[in-house]
Formats: sequence, structure tokens, C-alpha cells
Amino acid sequence: MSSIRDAANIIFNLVPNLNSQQDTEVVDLWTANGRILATPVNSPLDFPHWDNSAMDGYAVRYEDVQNSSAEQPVNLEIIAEIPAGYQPKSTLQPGQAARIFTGAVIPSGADTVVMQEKTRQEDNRVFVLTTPQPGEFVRRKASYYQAGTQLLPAGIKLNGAEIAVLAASQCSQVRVYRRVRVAIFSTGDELVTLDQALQPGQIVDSNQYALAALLRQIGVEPILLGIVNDNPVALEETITKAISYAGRNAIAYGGAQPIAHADIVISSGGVSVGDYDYVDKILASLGATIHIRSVEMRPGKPLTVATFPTPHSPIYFGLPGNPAAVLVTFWRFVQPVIKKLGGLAAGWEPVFLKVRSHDELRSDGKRETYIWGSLHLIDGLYEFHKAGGSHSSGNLINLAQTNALAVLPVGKTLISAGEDVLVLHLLV
Ligand SMILES: Nc1nc2c(c(=O)[nH]1)N[C@H]1C(S)=C(S)[C@@H](COP(=O)(O)OP(=O)(O)OC[C@H]3O[C@@H](n4cnc5c(N)ncnc54)[C@H](O)[C@@H]3O)O[C@H]1N2
Ligand code: MOO
Ligand SMILES: [Mg+2]
Repeated sequence: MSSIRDAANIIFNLVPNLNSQQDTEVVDLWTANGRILATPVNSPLDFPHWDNSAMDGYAVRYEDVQNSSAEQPVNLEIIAEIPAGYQPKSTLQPGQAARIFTGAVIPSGADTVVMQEKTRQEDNRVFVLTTPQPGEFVRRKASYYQAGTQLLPAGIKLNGAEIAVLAASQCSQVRVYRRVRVAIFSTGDELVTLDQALQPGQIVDSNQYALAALLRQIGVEPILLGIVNDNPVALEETITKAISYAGRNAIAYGGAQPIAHADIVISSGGVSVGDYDYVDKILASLGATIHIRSVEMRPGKPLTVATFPTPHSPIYFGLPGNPAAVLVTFWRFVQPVIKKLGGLAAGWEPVFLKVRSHDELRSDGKRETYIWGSLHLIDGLYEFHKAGGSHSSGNLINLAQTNALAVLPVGKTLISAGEDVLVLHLLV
């Protein structure tokens, strides 16, 4: 049985780097939200593009107003009005000012802006009621970004701020990593789809719905392979299909024939020691290397992670069948793998926060224990509240509304109410 730390190291090191040329696509900026930038972006534009005003007011020569005050205001001749979007036509001479508005180009000769509230205008003259700082309220050309240097690095997620930066630099299309392909299926003779009448002994395959939703939450459209019976032949057929899946986004590697399989295959169930738990056996018969068979964690102990002796092998996750184990192992291992595989250079690792626990938390101390619950903001600080009801890994009912998992390491049997606890933060 691997410790969580070892398992995490082994699993995260299995993740191949997507090829920054072949595993990419060009998308329109309007649809780039949430995608990972595949190549660094430079801009030929300076930001700001030209010296411009940060205020509505008057562009002046600092020299003219350096001793101005409310008692002894300097007054200047207003020689121009410069709204945003216009090119100034004249140069300020000593004793002159230009009426200017936020975002408008600073006229030559001027070096400082006095905000309107610190002035008084009489006809074509402005009285300056303060001494500004030299250069005040001038947004200097290239002071935010110099043309030709790196604007955005590869490997970052494009959200509102990054998309604004790209739009401002007239980047209408961007090269991003292709979406990660993930195939999922469930195993178990007891499983039926949710529209089937339940016979004694049967339950609905909720894991596939859970996994599909978790994947869509991180921008992956899952390949749904359905329910597979506890039957070695059917299982082998499905696993073979999953690892050789030729999907819509077929990609050619190294100029060879297009081979497009899932990058990741996730099954749930059939990885424990029962007579009908066939997953590991089938993986072995297909020549897979099984990197992880079980992990010192609760829930989630019988976790299988494997790869196949094929170029660009998918990573196979055989998650334990219990619904809580599926969610916990997905959040702890699978989600980071998908983010890393998807090209995210940093920030793909699980995030643990130290917060106060509202409730007493207990474990037998034998395995690292993940207790589901929610974070509540109390006076600006997060507090962990344990979900009520049974924490059996077969109970999916009280998993609803979970947004954090409290972690009790091996050997830790009790966290008293009010004590600090590390929680795995689940907000994506
Ligand atoms: N002798 C032992 N038995 C078990 C051990 C052990 O160490 N020794 N480990 C237990 C733990 S911990 C877990 S977790 C489970 C994992 O079992 P499997 O991965 O083999 O999963 P199954 O046996 O197929 O199912 C377990 C449980 O989950 C339900 N299930 C399965 N698939 C779904 C689905 N798609 N949707 C909803 N629920 C599902 C299934 O009905 C079972 O109740 O093994 C323990 N046993
Ligand atoms: O690991 Mo199991 O998931 O404890 O129920
Ligand atoms: Mg089993």
C-alpha cells in the first residue's frame, strides 16, 4: 500500500507533457475562456500606447505651476481641448494649458495633469489651485508594458483578465492546448441506468454522472462508455476500446498515422479484492504496468493507476466503486492530473488550506482520512463544517454541498472543535 505522498509523486510524475506544437489548436478569443495558452504571446504595441491623461483636467507644464496654490494660483491660457480619441494639434508653450479628459493623449510640451477639482476656469484661462507632483496623472507610454517583451507566458489559464490583455493587444486568435480527452465507465452487475426500474439488489450508476459532472466543471467533455458488467470479457473489451478510442479530435503524433485515444481512462468499481473485482487482472493481461494498487487513504484505499506499453499511453485510473471514494480520489489525484496534462504550468497541484474546524473530527489514525464538509466564511476567515450524517464511503447523500475535505494524516486520531485543520479546497 502506498502512502498518499508516494502515490501523489508517482501519479503526478506519470503525466506526459502535451506537445506545444501538435497538441494545440487555434481558437477565437471569444471562445478562449478557460483554455490554457500554449505559446507565449508578445505584442508589438506599448502599453499605454502613448502618454495619456489619468484624469479629467488640464495638461500643463510642471515648470509653470510648481509654485501654484489656492492663495496664489497661477493662471494659464487654455489653447486646446483634447477629448479621448483625438490627436493633439498644438504644442504647449510657457504659460499655456490644454483642457484634457481621461484617456486623451498628452499634448507635446505638457508633462503633468492637474485634475479639474483642483482648478477654476474663467473664460479661456485656468487657475491652478494646487502644486501638482511633477508628471502627476500622466500615464506614461510603455510604463505598463514594453513592445516586444513577453506579454503572457505559455501554460497559463485564460480568464477575463488575460483575455482583456489579449484583446487590447489585438490578438483575435490564440493558440491553446487541446482539451484533454477522458473516457469514463462504470463496472458492476448491480448497476443500472437511472431510467431503468430497480430490481432487488440493483442501484443506479451514479458514479458516471458524478465523474461526468466533475470533468465538465474543469472543461473536459467526457467520452461516456457506459456500464460494464462484472465479466472479464466485457471488461477487457471496454478497456481496450477506452485505450484505443479514436475520437473527434484525432491528433497525429510525430507525423505518424493519427492515433487518438483518451489521454485518461477512468473506471469506477472492481478494484478491490472481491471475486468479481476484475480490473487489475484485465489490466495486467493487457500488459499494463500497475503503478499503484492501493493507497493509505480513507476513503479511496483500493485505487489502481496503470499505464500501457504503447506510445503516448493513456493513464488509467481504476477508482474504487464507493461513491465517496470516487469523489475523494478524483479530487485528490485525477483533477490535478487533468490540469497538469492540459498544459497548466503551475497551480495544478491540490490546494490545502489551514482553517479552523467547527466540529470535532475523528479517524482511526491508520490511513490518511478525508472528511467531507463545507467551508463557511466567519468574520472573513474560513471555518470547516463537517457534513452531518454517516461518513461511510457508501453514503453519497451527505456528499451534496461538499466544497472541502478535511485531512487527518496517518497517526492523527482527533481534531477538537475549534482547532486548526488542513482542508483540500475543492473550488476550481
Ligand atoms: N475484503 C475487502 N473488501 C473490501 C476492501 C478491502 O480492503 N478488503 N476495501 C473496501 C473499500 S475501502 C472499498 S472503497 C471498496 C472498493 O470496491 P471496488 O472498487 O471493488 O468496487 P465495487 O466492489 O465494485 O463496489 C463498491 C461499492 O460501490 C458501489 N458502486 C460501484 N459502482 C458504482 C456506481 N457506478 N455508482 C454507484 N455505486 C457504485 C457498489 O455497489 C458497492 O457498494 O471495497 C471494499 N471492500
Ligand atoms: O476506501 Mo473505501 O473507499 O474506504 O470505502
Ligand atoms: Mg469490489
